Amino acid sequence: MRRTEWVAVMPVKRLAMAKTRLRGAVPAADHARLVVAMAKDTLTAVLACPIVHHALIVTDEPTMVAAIADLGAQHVPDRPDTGLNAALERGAALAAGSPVVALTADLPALRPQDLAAALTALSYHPRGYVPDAAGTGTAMLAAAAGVALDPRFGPGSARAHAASGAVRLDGDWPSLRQDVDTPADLAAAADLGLGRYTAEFVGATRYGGA
Ligand SMILES: Nc1nc2c(ncn2[C@@H]2O[C@H](COP(=O)(O)OP(=O)(O)OP(=O)(O)O)[C@@H](O)[C@H]2O)c(=O)[nH]1
Ligand SMILES: C=C(OP(=O)(O)O)C(=O)O
Repeated sequence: MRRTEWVAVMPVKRLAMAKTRLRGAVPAADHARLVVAMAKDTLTAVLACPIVHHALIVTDEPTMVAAIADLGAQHVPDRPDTGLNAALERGAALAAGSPVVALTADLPALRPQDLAAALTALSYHPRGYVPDAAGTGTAMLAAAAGVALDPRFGPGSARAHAASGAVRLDGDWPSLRQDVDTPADLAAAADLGLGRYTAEFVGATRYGGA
């Protein structure tokens, strides 16, 4: 079965509370701009993926709401204090009937072809995940139409997704795996090649990560 109509779901936390492990990569006053730039690059790459039909961004962050509309994605209001997996469930419920891919909003080097290749690798499985570069987290979780997404993101999520029956997908998709949690991750993403928004931010501010 070919699955060419993926719906992407991406959660974005309120900026004031976001990316605490990344604090210090840039001065505090610029932290939110960096987090938004990374989310915009992730979303831009997701929307450029030829087998993604549309993207749902689950957030309560006002700054992101404007960016989501500009980039051509759909905003889904979050429910305060329910957390990342509840936000993903909310988006997935709206996409019921389509294959769903969940991604974190911290993949600023993501290339559409890496996402397409990973989704294509999933074709013969009902549900699968791609571990992040560290191997402990999850860069992508995807489920076929009619299959519950059952997201278990959070610390140690790669193991949690495997334990829940999701198939681990291995492939040469470095831009998909490179999430940015720390200043060192930002430097690694810069080595792979940052998307336009994060690259512009880094260029304008001359922050290059660790
Ligand atoms: N909507 C929503 N998104 C969330 C929530 N918590 C995390 N996220 C998003 O989920 C993705 C992965 O989250 P983390 O990498 O753990 O981000 P974080 O919690 O901002 O980072 P740390 O503070 O460093 O742990 C990012 O896109 C976050 O914006 C939440 O409660 N609601
Ligand atoms: C929430 C997760 O992301 P991160 O590694 O960015 O904390 C996860 O990997 O499950």
